[in-house]
Amino acid sequence: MTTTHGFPAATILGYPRIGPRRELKKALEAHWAGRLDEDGLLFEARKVQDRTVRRLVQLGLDAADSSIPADFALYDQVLDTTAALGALPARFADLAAEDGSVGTAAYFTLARGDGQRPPLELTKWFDTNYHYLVPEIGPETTFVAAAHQLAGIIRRQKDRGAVLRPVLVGPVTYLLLAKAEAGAPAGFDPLSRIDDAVAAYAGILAELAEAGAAWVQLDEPGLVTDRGGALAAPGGLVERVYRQLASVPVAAGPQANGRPALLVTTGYGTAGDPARPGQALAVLAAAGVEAVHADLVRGTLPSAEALAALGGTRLVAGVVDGRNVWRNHLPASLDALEDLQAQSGAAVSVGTSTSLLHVPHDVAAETALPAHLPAWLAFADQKVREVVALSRGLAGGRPLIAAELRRAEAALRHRAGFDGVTVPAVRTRTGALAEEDFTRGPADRRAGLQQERLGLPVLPTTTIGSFPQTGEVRRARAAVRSGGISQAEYEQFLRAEITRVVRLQEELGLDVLVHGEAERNDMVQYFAENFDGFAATGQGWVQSYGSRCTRPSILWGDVSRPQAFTVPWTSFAQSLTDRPLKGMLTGPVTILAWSFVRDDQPLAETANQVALALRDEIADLEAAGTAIVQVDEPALRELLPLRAADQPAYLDWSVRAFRLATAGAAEQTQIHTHLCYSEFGEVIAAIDGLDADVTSIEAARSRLEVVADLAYFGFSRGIGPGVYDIHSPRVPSEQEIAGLITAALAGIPSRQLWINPDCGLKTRGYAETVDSLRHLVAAASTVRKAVAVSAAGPTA
Ligand code: MET
Ligand SMILES: [Zn+2]
Repeated sequence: MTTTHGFPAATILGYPRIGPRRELKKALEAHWAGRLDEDGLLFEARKVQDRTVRRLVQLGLDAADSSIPADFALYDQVLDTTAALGALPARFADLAAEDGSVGTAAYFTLARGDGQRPPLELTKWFDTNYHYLVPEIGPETTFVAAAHQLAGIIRRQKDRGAVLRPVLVGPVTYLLLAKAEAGAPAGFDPLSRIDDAVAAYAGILAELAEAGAAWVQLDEPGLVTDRGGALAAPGGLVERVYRQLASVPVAAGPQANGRPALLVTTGYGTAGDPARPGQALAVLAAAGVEAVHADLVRGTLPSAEALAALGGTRLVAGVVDGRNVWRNHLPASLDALEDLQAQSGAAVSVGTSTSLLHVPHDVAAETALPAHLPAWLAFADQKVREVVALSRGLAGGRPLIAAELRRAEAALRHRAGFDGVTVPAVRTRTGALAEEDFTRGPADRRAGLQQERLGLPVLPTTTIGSFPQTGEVRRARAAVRSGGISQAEYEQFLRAEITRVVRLQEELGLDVLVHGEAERNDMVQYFAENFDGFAATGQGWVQSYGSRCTRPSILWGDVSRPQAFTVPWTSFAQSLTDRPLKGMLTGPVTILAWSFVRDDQPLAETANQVALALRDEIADLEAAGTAIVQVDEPALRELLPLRAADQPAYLDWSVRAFRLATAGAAEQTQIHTHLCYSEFGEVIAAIDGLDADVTSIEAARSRLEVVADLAYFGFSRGIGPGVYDIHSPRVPSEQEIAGLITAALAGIPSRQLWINPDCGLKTRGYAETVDSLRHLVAAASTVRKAVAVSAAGPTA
């Protein structure tokens, strides 16, 4: 069926790397802890790889036709590309071997630092909750062709009878995702190094061909952003780059001279100009690329004109969602595929919209989901089956997959008609929302009333919510889950923990206290467990970065809150102290961002439902006497659409959802919010639009750069730029914190300024936390005195 470089009819862009039982995570952590040597780690990693290949073959992909991607990053796929290019920042230059390549130990040093040198920075990958390691590129960065690890994998698999398709981040996206290396001249743009990078990629392609790869996948999701999209216009940089890479002839056969055939993928949106869908694909085709991929879930269907322009280039149609867990509507997908094939005349293959990295392994591993749910879901393994079925249907006609089509149709029909999916009482409430449900009284009047009630000093001190989650806390939670201790014993334990945390904060002299969040395993899952409409998985882990995984809940139905659940803990904590204590909630946008969310209605409707559930909880907190409620929205920026044109609509519904959650609060109730990212400037107007009385943000690591943005914007309500970096065990001194507070006062009037850490203290140990908070309180009190003196005017 395939010529020398025929592309398989079914493929996926990538598969979860961490292993169905998190085998790779465990091996990595054992290696870093010194319990497993490098050979042991690589042995375990190969076991995961072999298992993946076996599993994908079982699920219907062919081991010998390049349909299985080799995307087995030990830590991160962008770091893999950095390693293959040997593109090390100067501070790590000594890590390169003689030929410029990067070995395993060096690879982890880049990812994790070595005590002396900070690691590469972690940043979110497009609009997902996956984090990649940011390349640092300067005018002097060397680019070599050193994909030895990847070539080794291809060779080894080939010996085992499998021809895999190696995956790299493509050159344009790689440089778009990079930042200028420290010390580069002002305005230096990593993309200016494209020619050197492309020369190295050409070498890598040759190395991979020699190792036996017939196809290579170059991921270019950068083309779905505004900046990358512009580069994909006809005659632009993308065309030039790929013309150059494609100018080497494809190797005539295994191990012959030449390059592998090229598949360029464009997940996470529409590549190129969104007003000309498919044009970027035609540009790649014209440049000589053998196969192009389009994300048909988030992206727009290519126009007929663009399809016609593909000529003989293979189109991989990403119709199966790589980012969500819902079963595909196979009949509708097949319709779309048949249309594409008819219009393009080119050969169409079936694929996923993105790598399956973002979803768990296998629905079949779930034993405790509500009975109705499994049939509606598709995790990675089910998605592979969907891709395979669609490709058979496309090639052989519908009758060939009649049973699959029927089952998909039936499952979706069952889902659409299922009781909890549409709950009339919830719909009536969201349907009746009026403008006043989103608005509170004027902020300055609120501030006056709140100050009267709370009587806080200037520069009030507080924390963000969680206190260190000790082994004891985690053990108690595990014990109640497994039945080792009773619910009553567990609650007793939590009350003791809360008492300890409240006493500690009083002793430290903090002004606004918290209960410490010991009852929460995770700030989203805890809410999912207490709301109707959500389900938790048992094995649904997805990689967040490196060995870190999260287990998102599944939001499948209309959301409501059956009963108050944070109130007992908050009121118990408040009963222990005369100081004000904040109720702690997670905001609607963050709950959506960190869950798998139903795809059958606009996010805005789902967000409003979650907001109303939170609003009910706030009302109950108020009724129980709570004077301050914090609603965390750390993910507000994460969901920000990649295209500027799509951002206003998102910011509108997300901000409105937060306001809906909080606007029921009395004017005397102080609403706080917390956001932890430092690139604040971009969304500052939206954060202002949240209309919270007090906003805490991450700032310590960037040495309070945000203060200038705030001052420039004229932010007028309470604001707490973090003065203690909780991402590191380092204890900041009192002087250092006082310095940061003074710096903040240069841009923020003292009556608005709050003193707090960057984020929650959950991941920290007690020793460093107590010392740091002691310094924070002391620094606040010192600066407070200076402020009081200057407010009193010059003394004689
Ligand atoms: C990621 S933001 C975390 C906020 C939460 N209240 C905490 O302190 O842990
Ligand atoms: Zn935070």
